[in-house]
Formats: sequence, C-alpha cells, structure tokens
Amino acid sequence: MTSAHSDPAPVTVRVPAKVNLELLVGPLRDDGFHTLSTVYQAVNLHDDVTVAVNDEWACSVVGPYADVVPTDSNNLAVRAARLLADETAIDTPVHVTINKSIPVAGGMAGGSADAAAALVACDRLWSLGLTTEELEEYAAELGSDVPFLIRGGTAMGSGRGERLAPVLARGSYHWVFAISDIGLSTPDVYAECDRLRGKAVVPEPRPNSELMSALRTGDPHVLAPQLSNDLQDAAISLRPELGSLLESGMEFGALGGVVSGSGPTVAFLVEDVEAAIDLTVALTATGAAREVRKAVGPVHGAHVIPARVD
Ligand SMILES: C[C@@](CO)(OP(=O)(O)O)[C@H](O)COP(=O)(O)OP(=O)(O)OC[C@H]1O[C@@H](n2ccc(N)nc2=O)[C@H](O)[C@@H]1O
Ligand SMILES: Nc1ncnc2c1ncn2[C@@H]1O[C@H](COP(=O)(O)OP(=O)(O)O)[C@@H](O)[C@H]1O
Repeated sequence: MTSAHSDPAPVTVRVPAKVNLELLVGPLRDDGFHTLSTVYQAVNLHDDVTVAVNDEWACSVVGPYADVVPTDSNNLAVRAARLLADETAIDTPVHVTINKSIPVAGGMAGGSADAAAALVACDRLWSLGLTTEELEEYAAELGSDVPFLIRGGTAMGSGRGERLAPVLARGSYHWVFAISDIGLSTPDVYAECDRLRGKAVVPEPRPNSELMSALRTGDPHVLAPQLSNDLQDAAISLRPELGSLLESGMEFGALGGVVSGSGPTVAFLVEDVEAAIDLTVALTATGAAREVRKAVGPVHGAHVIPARVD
C-alpha cells in the first residue's frame, strides 16, 4: 500500500449487528422481494471497517470469520465504497480492511453492516459531508438491511425492509446469541418460506401494536412474548436442529427465543447480565451451537471511532 504524504488519515467506523424483534413477511413482489414489516434492534456485536487511500481498490478481512468472507468485488463493503465513489464522481481508490466479529451468514446482517460502515467511512475520508438521509438512500441500493445499520437503535422497517421509521424503545435488553457452524443463505430461506406457504393468500404485513407497547415498558418480561419471525419455520425446515436449540434455551431460563432474521443464529432474550452469563454457560455446555455470545441492545448505528494507536 502506498500513500502520499498529503493523503487524509485512514478512517475507522464501528458498526453493530442486528436482531429482528419482529419479522412479518408479506407477499412476494414482482421484483423478487417480499413486503416486510419488521422491527430491528442494533446489538453490540461489532465489525470495525477501516478505509485508507490506496493506489487501487483492495480489501482485507481479519478476525475469526476472515476465511469465509470474499475480498473481491463481491465484498459488500467494497461494493458500497465503489458505489459511493461512482455516485459522487470520486476518483480516489481505497483499501478496505474489515475486522470481522459479526457471524457470517447468520441472520445478523454482517455484510450489510460492513456496507453501511464503508459508506460512513468513505463519506468522512473523502470529505463528502453527506447527510444521514443521503447515506441511507445509497445504503438502500446495496441491500434491504443496510439503511438500518447506518441508523442503529430500534427502528421499524417497511417496504422490503429499507424504509425506516423510529420506534420509541425504553431501556436496554440483554441477549444471548447461539451461532451455528454453517450459515443459511437469505434467498434460500425466503424461498423456503414461500414453499411452505404454498398457494395460501398472504396478507400485507401490519406491525404488531403489542410489540410497540412492550418496547415502551423497557421490561424484557413484557417484550419476550412479542418476539416473532415469519422466517423461523423456514429456517427450522432447512435446519431442524434449530428447533431443539430454541427449546434448550427456553429450558435454561431464557424469557423468549427467536431465530434471528433468516437464521441460523438463534437470539434469546434474558432478564439481565447475570442471566445472560448463566445461559451462555448452559448453552455452551450442550455443544449445540458453535459459539454462544452475549450482547446488549439497542446501540448506535455505524459511527467513526478514533484511530487506533498500536
Ligand atoms: C432476512 C433479513 C431480515 O432483516 O435479514 P438477514 O437475515 O439476511 O440478515 C433481511 O430481509 C435480508 O436483507 P438483506 O440481507 O439486506 O437482503 P437483500 O440483499 O436486500 O436481498 C437478498 C435476497 O433476499 C430476499 N429478500 C430480501 C428482502 C426482502 N424484503 N425480501 C426478500 O425476498 C430476495 O431473494 C433477495 O434477492
Ligand atoms: N463484508 C461481508 N461480510 C460478510 N459477508 C459478506 C460480506 N460481503 C459479502 N458477503 C457475503 O454475504 C453472505 C451473507 O452474509 P451476512 O451478511 O453475514 O449474512 P446474513 O444475510 O445472514 O445477515 C456471506 O455468505 C458472504 O458470502
């Protein structure tokens, strides 16, 4: 990597993973997407994405998931940076480095998160001064989940998931994520959902007002029964072991459990940090998940962090 003296300093953006508290899947649209009504929550499992001026476009991935993430132009963060360069007539290639700790193909939107981070990072590196709304518009071109990873917090998604509205959520929620070895492909899970529905007429999804009320209480006991995911049956159909993993988590004291997005990660809501530690230990001992991780939500969306001094 070469860098002239006058190049701007590299920019690092921290970006969270997400869990869908509710994922209502409506009819299949003509463009191949399903109408959704979803409530996203950002949780503190993070990737860090650094962009640095470089002679050519490049990408490196480090961290425990590095082996299973593409570093070519299929990488969503690279696609995001290149899209922003094209749209704003920037001719300054960057090297994108992803420090990846969000599980890959786990239904936690890790690729979308990296795309969101790359947009925020390149906006700063290239001094574009774009508004959050402008960045979210570019984000929607990259994937349905990407705008939410810019915004963070707790928000409702409609359309194909890209149209965001704020949700009033009080308090902090403690989560335990049970992560499986081999990921599930998002299109495959939507297709399985369609297959299971057969010829049934699917109504337009409507947000559940009880979930909205529950989020205003800040009480995980009230929120837990409202967690729902229309893709859960499809994920369990493709991975039957997810059904027993959900049962185990509930037997070990979770207040609620749900497949995260298209899976196969299973998200358990627990009472507090002690309960999160207990459930993490119990689920780890079963060996039913490759990895079990605690997290808290909601947290901020993609944001610039100070440069590391190594
Ligand atoms: C299921 C969800 C729930 O939040 O998340 P993940 O589990 O992937 O993280 C999302 O809908 C995933 O969003 P994202 O990962 O951005 O998907 P996209 O790139 O937009 O779409 C990938 C593919 O998923 C299917 N898709 C996606 C969104 C949608 N509303 N309907 C769909 O049918 C389509 O087959 C599409 O070609
Ligand atoms: N930066 C990235 N991080 C993770 N996966 C990526 C990235 N760029 C492209 N991908 C591809 O996207 C697929 C879906 O990954 P991910 O976004 O982690 O899952 P999900 O859609 O289940 O939330 C991966 O299998 C991988 O091939």
